[in-house]
Amino acid sequence: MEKLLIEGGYPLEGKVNISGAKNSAVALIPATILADSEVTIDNLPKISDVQLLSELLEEIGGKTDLNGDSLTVYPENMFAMPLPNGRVKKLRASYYLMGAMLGKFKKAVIGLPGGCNLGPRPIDQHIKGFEALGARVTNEQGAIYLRADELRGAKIYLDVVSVGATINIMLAAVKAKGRTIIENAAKEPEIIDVATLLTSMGAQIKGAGTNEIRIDGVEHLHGCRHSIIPDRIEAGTYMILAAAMGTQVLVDNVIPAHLESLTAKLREMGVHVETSDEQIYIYNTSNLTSVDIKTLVYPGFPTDLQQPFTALLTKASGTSLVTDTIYSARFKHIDELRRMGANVKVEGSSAIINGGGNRLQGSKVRASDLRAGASLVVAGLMADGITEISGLEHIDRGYELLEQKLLGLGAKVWREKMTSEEVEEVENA
Ligand SMILES: CC(=O)N[C@H]1[C@@H](OP(=O)(O)OP(=O)(O)OC[C@H]2O[C@@H](n3ccc(=O)[nH]c3=O)[C@H](O)[C@@H]2O)O[C@H](CO)[C@@H](O)[C@@H]1O
Ligand SMILES: C=C(OP(=O)(O)O)C(=O)O
Repeated sequence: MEKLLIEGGYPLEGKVNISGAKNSAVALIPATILADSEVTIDNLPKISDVQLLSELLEEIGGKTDLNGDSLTVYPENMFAMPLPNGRVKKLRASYYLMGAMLGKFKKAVIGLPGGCNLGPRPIDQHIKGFEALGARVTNEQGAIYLRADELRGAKIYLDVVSVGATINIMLAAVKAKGRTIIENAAKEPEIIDVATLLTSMGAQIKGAGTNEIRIDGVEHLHGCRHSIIPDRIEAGTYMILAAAMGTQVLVDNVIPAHLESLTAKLREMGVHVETSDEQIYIYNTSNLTSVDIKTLVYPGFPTDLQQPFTALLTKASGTSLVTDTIYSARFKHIDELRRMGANVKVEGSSAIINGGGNRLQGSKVRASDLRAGASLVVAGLMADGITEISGLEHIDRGYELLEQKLLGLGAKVWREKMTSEEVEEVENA
């Protein structure tokens, strides 16, 4: 096991290049199952979720070929191998194997997904969608069994706006007979990205990115080539750490429109942000003022940036209120920030941050999930002294080349092997 060490207090300057979006990649890889011939995905981030999904495709008989940041998937010999355990439990997005395998083979057995522990993360809306398309769905000892004689298009109203359910229903519906309409669909850019790939494969999809998606089923989907959109959450994380410690940081290869809610909040805090076609500049800001944020579905403020943004707010003078309406218990980072000296408390689904007081102090902290890890990286860069972050397996799920990118901006950051005592301490925590 390794830990990340950050010696805080150094100013950040320079350019950081943003990788392809994790939350697109993890849906696009399962989507390749639906094709009859090879699909190449470009701009793939090198993160552990992507690695796990590629291995899962191999488990079901696919061949994969990773060349730089391009993955070619050969789906010709895939079959409906049950995947009740193992790798599927390690990531959230393994739920997309349900929709893709159901769509292709009319059957699947997939273990319940893992991913970040953010409180309850039900998949009832995914199942409601599969059932509406004609599948029988049962949960047997933690694995979901799906089977259909035939899939037929249906009108599906999502009771909760869900990224995962919207994409999963698209995957199951693209080869169903007739028209599927998803109402109250999620509108995240990653949904458009998946629809773009499926359309390049020959699917008939209209309305992705709006709250009503219409899909006319087709019999065959063919191979294609697709490039993943930039990761707005990775970009947002670098914008936040640039706001915390930057003198002049250029966040490159982004779609600024995907980050408008964050940009607006940073400007409200007094951060100087400029955008061009594919770049966002953050300039030195000495006085940050408190702001309130409420996470919402896209285009609202993303829950995935709530945790890193909370760390930034510890530096802003005044009291800030952070409310997470998507995951009301997404506050496991708060205890760790307090360990570093932050004046923060949690009340219900909100965190109250009294910022601008003493500087954070480098401490030993643990990343309980991916964005809690990002939050601790932001805090570590701001803190006096050295911060040691364990739980790197979470951070590695979503940030490609984290140390290299931070080093490129002038941060003092490195990885070290944990001693056996430290490993034991973490495991018993
Ligand atoms: C792999 C991936 O893309 N993960 C993202 C995806 O997760 P994920 O797809 O799991 O999140 P959803 O959009 O589905 O969840 C949104 C809300 O709906 C609830 N819900 C969801 C499905 C369901 O069947 N029933 C239900 O009640 C969830 O508990 C949550 O409160 O969107 C989240 C919200 O933007 C992000 O934090 C995750 O980074
Ligand atoms: C919650 C996240 O990921 P996942 O849904 O894959 O657990 C995230 O990316 O912040």
